[in-house]
Amino acid sequence: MTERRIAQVRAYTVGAGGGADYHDQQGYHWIDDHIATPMSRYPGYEQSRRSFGLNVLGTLVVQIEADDGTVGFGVTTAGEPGAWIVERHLARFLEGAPVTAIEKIWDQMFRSTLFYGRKGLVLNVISAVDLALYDLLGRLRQEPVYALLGGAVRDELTFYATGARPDLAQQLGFIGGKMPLHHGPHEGEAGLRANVAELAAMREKVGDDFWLMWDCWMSLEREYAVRLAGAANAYGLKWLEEPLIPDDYWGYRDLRRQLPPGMLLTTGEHESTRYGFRMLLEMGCADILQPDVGWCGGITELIRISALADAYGALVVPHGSSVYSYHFVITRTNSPFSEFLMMAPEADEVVPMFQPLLLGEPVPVDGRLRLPDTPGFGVELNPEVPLVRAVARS
Ligand SMILES: C[C@H](O)[C@H](O)[C@@H](O)[C@@H](O)C(=O)O
Ligand SMILES: [Mg+2]
Repeated sequence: MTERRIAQVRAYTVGAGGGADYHDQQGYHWIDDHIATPMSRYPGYEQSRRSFGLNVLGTLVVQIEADDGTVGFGVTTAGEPGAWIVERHLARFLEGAPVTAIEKIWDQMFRSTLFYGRKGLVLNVISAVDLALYDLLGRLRQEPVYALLGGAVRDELTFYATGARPDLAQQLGFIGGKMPLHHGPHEGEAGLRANVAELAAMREKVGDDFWLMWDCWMSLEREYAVRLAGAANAYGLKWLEEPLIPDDYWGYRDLRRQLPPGMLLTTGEHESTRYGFRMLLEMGCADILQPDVGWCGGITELIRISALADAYGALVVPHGSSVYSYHFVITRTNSPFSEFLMMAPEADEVVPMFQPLLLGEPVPVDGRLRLPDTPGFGVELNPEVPLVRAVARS
């Protein structure tokens, strides 16, 4: 193959809601309905995550154009500040470089942003650039990203569903349902009882064998989590997800030892890089790691996180991120199933996660999916969704 070089990098924000910032929904949506969060303790921020700004960033689209005009793209949650970082800082490491210099570009992006990066927004942005590079390489080589990653280890993906209605997810063919936890510690014993009652009612609906999990979205304290898990055990809770804030590695280590036998502890969607995941692994914080490929450092970093986790005997089941996760999960033996985020407001039907931003986004049917072999990640930007190149470059 002729060595292609990167001609131009462009960063766009997206006016419409949804897309990579999937919490940015309008009107009623289960994903914004009294979900326990680290902010729930403050009156006025309890009912809606939008109220404290979960949707302030918006979607960032990074396009990378090769010198033959081929364009790859990646998306993440980073909006205008992310566009600024791409255009004013990271573009210098990309433009003129060979398209195949993915490792070197990643290293330069990471090292050059250490003084204000390491986690969070900057890693979201690095992830989007990395996804765009993989997409571009796949398009140039006319291969799906999963082939670039060494090829599929199984024929199809199987999914659990995240949403408020595991009973409907069961009817749609998913292997399990992960519900948001609705009441935090600030709601006291009554809130704890309400949480357990919801789980009990759902267990009644789905029967004994369907997986039920709770996503606690960083909202608990260890002592409360121990009591909640103890009560939930009677209803066969499979895992407790992200109960504590991401920096409390010590809390995760101790909590894992206090959970009922057989109940799993999962976390990692708000963790970044191999260094963050090394902490989780070395300290024995979780049974399943859940990096988000659009936030943890992209495919390049997820490869490292996954290899490290495998050596520790931990599973990696990436958080959300649709096709960007699927192309990775299908290539790894320690990623046995995938998450599907139910983005229908009532969690009652399967709709593409990144809608309306992407075209061709495949969704599970009967809880399963065979990945198409379309080049790159196999999706296109929807021309009906206006993109804005908000940050000018001289
Ligand atoms: C349902 C959860 O509160 C989040 O909205 C979701 O993004 C996430 O934590 C997940 O694991 O899917
Ligand atoms: Mg989660």
